[in-house]
Amino acid sequence: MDEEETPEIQIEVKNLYKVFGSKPEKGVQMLKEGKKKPEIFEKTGLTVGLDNNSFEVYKGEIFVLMGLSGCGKSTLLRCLNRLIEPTEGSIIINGRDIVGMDDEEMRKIRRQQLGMIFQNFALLPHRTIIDNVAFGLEIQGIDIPERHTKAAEAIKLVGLAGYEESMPDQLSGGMKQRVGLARALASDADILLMDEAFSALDPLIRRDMQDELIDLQQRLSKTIIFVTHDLDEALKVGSRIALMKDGKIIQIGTAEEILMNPSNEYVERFVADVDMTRVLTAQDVMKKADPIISCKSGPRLAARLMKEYGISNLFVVTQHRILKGIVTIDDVVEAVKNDHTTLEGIVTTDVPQVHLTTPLADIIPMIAEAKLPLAVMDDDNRLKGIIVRGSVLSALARKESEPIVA
Ligand SMILES: Nc1ncnc2c1ncn2[C@@H]1O[C@H](COP(=O)(O)OP(=O)(O)OP(=O)(O)O)[C@@H](O)[C@H]1O
Repeated sequence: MDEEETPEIQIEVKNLYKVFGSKPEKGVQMLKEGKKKPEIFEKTGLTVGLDNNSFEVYKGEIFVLMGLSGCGKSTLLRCLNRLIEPTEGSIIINGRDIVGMDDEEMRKIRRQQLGMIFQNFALLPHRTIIDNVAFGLEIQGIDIPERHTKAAEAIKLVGLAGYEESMPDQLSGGMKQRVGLARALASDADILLMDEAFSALDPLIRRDMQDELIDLQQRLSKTIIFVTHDLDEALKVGSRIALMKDGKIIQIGTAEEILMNPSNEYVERFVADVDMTRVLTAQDVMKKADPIISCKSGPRLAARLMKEYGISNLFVVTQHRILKGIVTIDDVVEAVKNDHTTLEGIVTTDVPQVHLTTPLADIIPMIAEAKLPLAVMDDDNRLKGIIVRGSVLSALARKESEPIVA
C-alpha cells in the first residue's frame, strides 16, 4: 500500500459529556462513577446524551456518526457547533476550543467555518433558489453581486444551474437537498455538518446524492461530519465511521476495519448482515506479490525462485513494477532446458487484472474462472499485489488479512 500520510486534525473532541435536565453536572458525576444511562435516568430524571467521548476528525474526510435512534448522534453533531451546549469537555476546531466562546465569537465561527445541512432542507419558501443559497452570505454582510456570484457557483457545483430563479416549492425533494448543500458550499465553510441529510429522500435519489457528496468532497476537500442511522449509507460515504451506543462512541474505524474487526459483540451484531463482498475491495484481500522477477532476468533465476517459494506462476515486471506478464513453471523449465538466457518469448501477457479499488463482488467471478492469480494494479499500472482464491476465502471468513507491503 502507499505510504500513509499523517492526517491533519481539524476537530479534536476531548472528554465530551452532555446530560439533559436540571443540574446536569450531577449526571456527569454519576457517569464518572461508572453509572449507566438507564440508572441515572431512574435515580435523577436526567437523560444522558453523551458519555465521555474523545475523538479526532481529519481534514478532508467524511466522518460518519452512526447508531440506532437515541444513541446520541444528533446531540454530538449539534455540540460541534454548540446548537447544543456540552455539559463538560472540549471541542477544538482549527486549533481553538469553542466551548466557552462567547455568543458573538461563536456566531462568527458558525458562519465562517461550520456549514450545517438538515434533513428537512430548511429552505426559506418565499425566496428564490439563488437567494436561499446566498442567505448565509447575506447575513455575513456580503454585497449582492459578490454573494450572487458565489451562490451561482455553488448552484452549478450541485448540478442545479438554470434553477437560480425558481422557488423552493417548484423543486423536488432531491433538488431541495441539493439547494441545502449549495448553501453550505457557498459559505466557504471548510467543515460541513450533515444531520440525516438524505434520510427523507427516495432510495434512488438518495443514492445519487450520496455519490454526489463523495464526488464533491473529493473535489472540494471539505471536512464533513455526517449523521446517519443507515449502515449502508455509512459504509458507502464514510472515510471513517464512529459507531455510537447509549451516548458513547464504541468503535471508530474505516468500513473495512469495523466489518473485519468489530470491537465487541454489539458491533458484530450491528454489522452481521452486511454483504462483505460489496464493501471489501482488492486491496483488502490481496497479498504481497513476492517473489516477482525483472523482465531482464533469465529462466534459471525464475526456476530457482519458483522452486524456493513452491509456486507455479511468477509475475514479471519492469524495474518500476509495471506489469509485463506471468511465466509458468512448465515454460520456465522448458526455457532452461533449451538454454534460453532471457524470459523473452515465454511471458504470458494475458494476465487477469483488477484495480486496487475493485469490489470483491466483481473479483469473485473472475477468480472462479481464472487459471492464474489476479494482478492488482494501481492507477499507474504498477503491480501492487496479487489475489489467489485462498486470500478471498480468508477475507470472507473475517480473518485478518496479511499485511500488504507491495
Ligand atoms: N432536548 C433534549 N432534552 C432531553 N433529552 C434529549 C434532548 N435531546 C435529546 N435527548 C435525549 O438524548 C439522547 C440522544 O438523542 P439524539 O437525538 O442525539 O439521538 P440520535 O442518535 O440522534 O437519535 P435519532 O436518530 O432518533 O435522532 C436520547 O435519549 C434523547 O432522548
